[in-house]
Amino acid sequence: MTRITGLRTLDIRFPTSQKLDGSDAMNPDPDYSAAYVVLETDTPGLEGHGLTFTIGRGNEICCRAIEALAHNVVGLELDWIRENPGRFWRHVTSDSQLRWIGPDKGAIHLATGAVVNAVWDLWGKAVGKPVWKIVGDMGPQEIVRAIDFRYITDCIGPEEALERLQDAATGKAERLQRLLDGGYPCYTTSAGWLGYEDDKLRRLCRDAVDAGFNHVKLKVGRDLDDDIRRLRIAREEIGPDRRLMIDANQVWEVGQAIEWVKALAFAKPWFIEEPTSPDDVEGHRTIRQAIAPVGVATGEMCQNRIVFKQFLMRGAIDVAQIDSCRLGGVNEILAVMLMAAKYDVPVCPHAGGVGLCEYVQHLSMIDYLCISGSMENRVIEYVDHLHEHFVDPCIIRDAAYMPPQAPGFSITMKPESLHTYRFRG
Ligand SMILES: C[C@H](O)[C@@H](O)CC(=O)C(=O)O
Ligand SMILES: [Mg+2]
Repeated sequence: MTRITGLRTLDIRFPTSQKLDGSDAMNPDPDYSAAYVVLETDTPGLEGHGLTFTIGRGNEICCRAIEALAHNVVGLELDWIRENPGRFWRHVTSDSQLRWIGPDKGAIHLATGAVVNAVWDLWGKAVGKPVWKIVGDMGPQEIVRAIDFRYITDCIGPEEALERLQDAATGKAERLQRLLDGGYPCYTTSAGWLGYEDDKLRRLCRDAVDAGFNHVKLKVGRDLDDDIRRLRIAREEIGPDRRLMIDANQVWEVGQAIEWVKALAFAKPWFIEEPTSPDDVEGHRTIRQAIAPVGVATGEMCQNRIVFKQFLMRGAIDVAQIDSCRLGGVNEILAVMLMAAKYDVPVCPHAGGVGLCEYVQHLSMIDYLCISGSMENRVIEYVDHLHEHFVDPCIIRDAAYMPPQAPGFSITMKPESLHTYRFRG
């Protein structure tokens, strides 16, 4: 029997802004950072690790928020969590005083993502399985038990979820084999950061093609002439048939988004990502109607299942981009993936950050095995930064994430990296 006995946080920051890695129209100088949490246990050598992603300043706020959640997890037995993971999630998110500084949003929810995912990491390490396989091996009823349906029963409740999961269970063994053989397809954003010079953009697009990528994403939204030139370069390099996606990171008003995307339509983007405020469901819907056949994607800053519910039920998006720790960890993500499957909206997780590639590979594999049962129009984001700091980094082969084999959530950082990049003020 394992009990969680302690929680500690580390403020980890990488100076990615020095080379403008990760830069976009809204975030010109991100320092990829992790509010990192370690759950200690009474089982020798067993710890759960997790993180929530930020881009620098404010990381310390997430560390304090994680610490504020400590009393909700320290003392819990892992068996109690495993018996009813949805009850555990409700317990962590229902502290009445902390809830006041959410609920389900902001720093306290980012902290929830870190803590909940650290518990899943602990669970994986305790039973010797990667997280995707823990859920992949669950039956429909067990998956339903992992979800808190609070505030989404008007979209999907436990009974309908069970029926959908039972239907989706057909063919799981074949899908598992396909996953093990060929992995899960991904796209790259590494070429397209806004701060990169044209020569670098061209070289990295060429590298992406050579590496087998069929999807490339570019940042847009600072200057229209620059965007037109950059998209031309990208199209020259990737050719007419590979998919090109564009991401504005929320810089536009609704009307401006429509005009700007129409001016870029010559490059035939698959979708525009985050054209406007991440909370603006109606705005996304208006944009989507105006710019078709270019699609609309969002989600990396969609703060909870309730907002996702509205994007999906209102027909405001073509692609749902879940974020592993913007949402409150695996449990809430299961709820969002179920709703997306109901509305036949593909889930293409966000991974532009540190540790996000490591996390989200598990989530798409769960989606494929247990929920949507499909890889059609689904690709996971990949960015080629900072993987060397992880004990079990993601492995990309022929532009696909290969299923992680090590127990846990692939999120444990090397002790030397934690030491070197610890923020010291
Ligand atoms: C600041 C981050 O790098 C952001 O640009 C990531 C992002 O929007 C994405 O990966 O998509
Ligand atoms: Mg984005």
